[in-house]
Amino acid sequence: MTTVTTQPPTALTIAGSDSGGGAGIQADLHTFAAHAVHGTSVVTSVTAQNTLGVTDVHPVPPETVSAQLDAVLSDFDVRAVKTGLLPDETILSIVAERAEAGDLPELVVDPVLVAASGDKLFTGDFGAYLERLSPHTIVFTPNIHEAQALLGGEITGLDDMREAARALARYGSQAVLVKGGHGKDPEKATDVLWTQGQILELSAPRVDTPNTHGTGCTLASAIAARIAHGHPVAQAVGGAKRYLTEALTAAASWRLGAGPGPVHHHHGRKSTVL
Ligand SMILES: Nc1ncnc2c1ncn2[C@@H]1O[C@H](COP(=O)(O)OP(=O)(O)OP(=O)(O)O)[C@@H](O)[C@H]1O
Ligand SMILES: Cc1ncc(CO)c(N)n1
Repeated sequence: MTTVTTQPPTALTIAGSDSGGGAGIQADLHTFAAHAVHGTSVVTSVTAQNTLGVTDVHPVPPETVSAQLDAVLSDFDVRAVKTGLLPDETILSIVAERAEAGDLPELVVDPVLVAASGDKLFTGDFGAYLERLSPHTIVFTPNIHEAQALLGGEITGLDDMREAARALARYGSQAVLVKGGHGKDPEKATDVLWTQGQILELSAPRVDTPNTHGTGCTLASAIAARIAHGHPVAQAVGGAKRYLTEALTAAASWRLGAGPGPVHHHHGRKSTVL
């Protein structure tokens, strides 16, 4: 049987490798594939990690990060870019220079500062994210802890999340999504989106699951994938959140490791082996 397929748009993830396969580059490429997007990748860092935590972080040499960027950007028509783990300020600067040069279209920035396990993943000054990347960003996606680390102060509820989104938007990002996965509401997972001067709340039922590893990477990649398909920001964010809630629900009974495991990125698709 011959299947005729439409050519997929290309997206790029600039992120770290997660040996456990649930977050980072691995989550991003799964998510792009699930959205019928061709995924290209620039590996910034190799982490040794599993569902229990991170045991080693090895930044890729800056010239190898630049060479990967050159290779991808000189050949592919990249429609959207997502950044995840940028291990230090040198690598953040390389990415920021490409953004300043206009080489990174529709840039979704997930500021990966500290792993869920508490391990520090970005060794630089957090302000570099705001000063260097935000002016070139279409959607900036901190979680509550990252927003606190970037702004100072404490975020204890929805009012604080709204205020944080407004404050982060002043650094120039076209939209800011403050993610509420670590919020206290047992019923709902509510994120706050600032876009075009307006605040929107995106709520989904809180899925009862231990498997939340890589939710932030998955959400940001799904946003980038939808933008690569031409969706406007608010629609891309809403669609990405629905995709993630389904991925969390579909993997709730999985026990792939002893700690918080990955989500089911391909929940919408029948496996070719089954
Ligand atoms: N149990 C859950 N049920 C439904 N949605 C969830 C749940 N946990 C997290 N989310 C959603 O997942 C997305 C990522 O949010 P979160 O605040 O966990 O990001 P993160 O901390 O960056 O992720 P990561 O754990 O990958 O570092 C948000 O849309 C959040 O609302
Ligand atoms: C490589 C990598 N990127 C991002 C995160 C955040 O979930 C992680 N744990 N590992």
